[in-house]
Amino acid sequence: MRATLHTLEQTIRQRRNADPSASYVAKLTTKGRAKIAQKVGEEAVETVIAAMADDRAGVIGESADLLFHLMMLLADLDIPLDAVMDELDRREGLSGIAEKAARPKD
Ligand SMILES: N=c1c2ncn([C@@H]3O[C@H](COP(=O)(O)OP(=O)(O)OP(=O)(O)O)[C@@H](O)[C@H]3O)c2ncn1[C@@H]1O[C@H](COP(=O)(O)O)[C@@H](O)[C@H]1O
Repeated sequence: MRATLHTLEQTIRQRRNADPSASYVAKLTTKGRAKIAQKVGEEAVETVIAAMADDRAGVIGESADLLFHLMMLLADLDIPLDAVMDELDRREGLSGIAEKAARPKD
């Protein structure tokens, strides 16, 4: 998962300055951050609609669209994917800390 997303991150960063007539990444980038953010919102809503219809194939396709457009938004903000991954790792480290603290000591 992390390797796939890192490859996609590199591809997106390389394609941002490509010819917009030949590249979706370049075309959307030229439309600006507000348009990229709007696409993230649209894909999120489409994912929710597919989920509520119990459309598993739809959820998979829309989730891929959502992750891709979120990666485009991160690239536009120059936020590395690793910043998000590190935050998830930090939260994983935190999980269960309160529960462990509440347990009686042996
Ligand atoms: N993963 C994706 C990817 N996922 C979705 N999309 C595009 O995202 C768009 C979303 O579809 P929609 O129907 O919501 O939107 P649309 O009607 O095309 O666009 P709007 O004008 O309505 O916003 C489609 O055009 C898809 O082709 C993607 N386009 C590119 N990639 C990756 O980006 C790489 C570089 O792509 P290019 O920049 O096109 O070379 C590719 O090799 C892929 O790995």
